[in-house]
Amino acid sequence: MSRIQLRNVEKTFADVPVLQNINLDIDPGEFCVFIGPSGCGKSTLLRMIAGLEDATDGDIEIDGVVVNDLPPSARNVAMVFQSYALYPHMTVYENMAFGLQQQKCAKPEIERRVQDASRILHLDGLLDRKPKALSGGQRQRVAIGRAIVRKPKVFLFDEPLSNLDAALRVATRVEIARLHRELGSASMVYVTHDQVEAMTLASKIVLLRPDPAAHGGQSIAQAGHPLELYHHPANQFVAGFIGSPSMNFLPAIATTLSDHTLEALWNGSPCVAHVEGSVQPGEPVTLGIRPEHVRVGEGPHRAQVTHVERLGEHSYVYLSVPQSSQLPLLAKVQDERIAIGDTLPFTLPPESVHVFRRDGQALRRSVPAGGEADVAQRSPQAAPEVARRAASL
Ligand SMILES: Nc1ncnc2c1ncn2[C@@H]1O[C@H](COP(=O)(O)OP(=O)(O)OP(=O)(O)O)[C@@H](O)[C@H]1O
Repeated sequence: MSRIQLRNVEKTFADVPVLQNINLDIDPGEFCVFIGPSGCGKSTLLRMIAGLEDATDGDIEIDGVVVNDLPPSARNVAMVFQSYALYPHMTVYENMAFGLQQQKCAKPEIERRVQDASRILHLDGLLDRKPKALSGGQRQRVAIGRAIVRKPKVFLFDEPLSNLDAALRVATRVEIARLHRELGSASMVYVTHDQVEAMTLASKIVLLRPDPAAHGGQSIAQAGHPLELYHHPANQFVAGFIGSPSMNFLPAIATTLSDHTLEALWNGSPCVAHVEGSVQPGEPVTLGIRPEHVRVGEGPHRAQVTHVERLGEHSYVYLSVPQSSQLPLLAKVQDERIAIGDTLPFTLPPESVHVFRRDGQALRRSVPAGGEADVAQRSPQAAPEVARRAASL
């Protein structure tokens, strides 16, 4: 079991700040996923934990030991790359055994560990094949196998599924979740672009974003359980990033805030949200509502349908509000009869409305017990060069 702690970690490349003020605890056995917009430093952060990049400042600790100056091979971590990084001239068995041979592990022990890993990853029948005779998913399982045999304290995954097609991604995602359960004690840190991967695999999501206070670098927008970020985004950036399609944002003016209830005027119509905090009457705020929470078919607001996307199981309807220059409101509906040109009533349920102040910070939602915002609280808790480096991990 390993605890990873990042203390005031910073990274600059040739004087260009990439990451700043990174403070993070990854608990033993945790599945921690880094997400964020392209170029925000997810891979750089992972590579610093691996020891493949130096931190410009701050401390990286594994189990209480500062590892900044330790080489990758001394950190007891194993990394799985997007590119698989397998040796093409070696068999599956040899690829998995290579790192252990380098460590001068005894032959029977190597045999036992490779057999164990291949059983876990369903690679038993493929041990004599070369990588070119494997599918993308099988190659990635070999790359994971090479990590498992080393029995590391920490697994680091850098977008391991992004070279796979959609069906294989889903299957391999389920395999990785199973692996995490089976390996129980190992901590996993995982970089992805894919929100579904992040939401389904993570016990903790770390969302990175450009930070105006960090002079061009990125910092952590929010770290927490996936459902905490979904139900209680700390700010408008997190609210807009987590959830697909994105949350609708509606400019409004606060009128009153008392007894955990904010009233605001949006487009001249009163709206209510259950939130706590301080907002002055007359203050501009942004209301947020997810497409899946807009209730179409009843309510005080009316809008015209300008576009419909039918996905079979549900549809997305674009609602244009009269006399409003705002973007259409997106609503997720089950009703297949809704058509372009229809005028529909709709409600923004107070327990589902988020409120953001002008600086983007969210007011804490105060949903009655059993409301949807309470769910989070109830939840527990290659190139040969790359191959060479991967083998040393
Ligand atoms: N070796 C390097 N030298 C200079 N700049 C670098 C180097 N490696 C990364 N960068 C820059 O650091 C920033 C963060 O890169 P990084 O690959 O960590 O982002 P990312 O969030 O993983 O991106 P993506 O989602 O597109 O894979 C980018 O602007 C990138 O161009």
